[in-house]
Amino acid sequence: MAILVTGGAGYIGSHTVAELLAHKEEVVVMDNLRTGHAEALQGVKFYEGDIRDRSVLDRIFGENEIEAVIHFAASSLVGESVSEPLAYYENNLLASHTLVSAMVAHDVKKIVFSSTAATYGEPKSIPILETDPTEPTSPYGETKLAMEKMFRWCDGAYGLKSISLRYFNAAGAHMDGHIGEDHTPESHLIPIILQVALGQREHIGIFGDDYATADGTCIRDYIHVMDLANAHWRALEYLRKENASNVFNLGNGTGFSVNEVIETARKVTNHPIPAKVSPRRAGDPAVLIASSEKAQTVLGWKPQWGDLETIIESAWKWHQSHPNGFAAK
Ligand SMILES: NC(=O)c1ccc[n+]([C@@H]2O[C@H](COP(=O)([O-])OP(=O)(O)OC[C@H]3O[C@@H](n4cnc5c(N)ncnc54)[C@H](O)[C@@H]3O)[C@@H](O)[C@H]2O)c1
Ligand SMILES: O=c1ccn([C@@H]2O[C@H](COP(=O)(O)OP(=O)(O)O[C@H]3O[C@H](CO)[C@H](O)[C@H](O)[C@H]3O)[C@@H](O)[C@H]2O)c(=O)[nH]1
Repeated sequence: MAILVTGGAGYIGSHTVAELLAHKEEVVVMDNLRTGHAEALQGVKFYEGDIRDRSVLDRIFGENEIEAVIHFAASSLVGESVSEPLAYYENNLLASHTLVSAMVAHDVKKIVFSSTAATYGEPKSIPILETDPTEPTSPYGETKLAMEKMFRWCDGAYGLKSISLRYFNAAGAHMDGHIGEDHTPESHLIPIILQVALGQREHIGIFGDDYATADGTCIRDYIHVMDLANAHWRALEYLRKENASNVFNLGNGTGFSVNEVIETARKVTNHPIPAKVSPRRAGDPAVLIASSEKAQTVLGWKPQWGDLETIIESAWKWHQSHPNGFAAK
């Protein structure tokens, strides 16, 4: 039986596909290539299509024996979600409703889902536990939380078992350098810093240096994309063994400020990486750090590439060999 990966041509999706293949899983990918890249996929059956299109979903579930779905397909920019909330309710909540309806109709009862630290909003305490209050401060976080809740109700009604994985900040690239992050336009901190080191940008803008942190810049928990990928495979194994729904944070449990990330990137790239302070970005909490103890205890997951220098080195290797992303090949 195969695993259907929605959004499998995207950044975290393609790395997870590689991890699933390494564990000898059979993989089918569905992606509309809005932000993903067909070039990021090797050795899988690929359907170019949209999860909002029920007819394509029926075709995929009809043509393949799907055991479980790993669901990455979504819109995921916090700022954009504030200016275009309806687009986020459509591509995240309504699209997932269509996907889950098709799953129920085709008797597929397992889903691993990309949730986010953005479900917590401004954290009440650090590190953040799964049991902490969820009060999203953006339509992005709100739609992801609504999806988590929809899955939970579907467990009671249809026996759909879901694992919601609340990722903190995904970063880095596959250790063999064949895939990595390629978003246009890029909004994430580490790839933008590395574009400065490549000479593609003049400087990195630091979004605010007046936060209540040691150096005034925001603190985030950066987690290697291959560690995230491994957690998806473990979540799948958990569903197979326990047949129970659950929710897990995925982070390293260590926070780095924007200044510390830039400083580490200077060391890795040997480039001065000029930085300029610019105004705060709306909706950015000062500090987000995960407690991933639950994932470690219950899933047996342990980050292998948690060190920030290692994360940035792997990203640097990818960006140097693919300065224009997949298009350059
Ligand atoms: N990058 C992060 O740090 C981060 C953190 C927390 C959660 N997430 C979540 O992880 C998931 C993957 O994030 P990413 O950074 O890899 O994003 P991405 O944009 O690289 O990947 C998303 C993929 O889904 C596809 N897609 C989007 N809407 C679709 C639709 N309606 N039908 C079919 N395909 C569709 C896109 O083409 C893309 O390939 C998202 O759900 C995101 O919300 C990401
Ligand atoms: O040019 C930049 C880009 C980012 N930042 C800062 O760097 C930190 C990290 O920003 P990213 O945009 O890389 O990541 P986010 O923390 O905003 O978002 C990530 O984590 C969120 C959860 O909080 C969501 O899940 C989202 O999808 C995911 O990309 C933030 O403090 C941001 O203000 C800058 O200073 N300059």
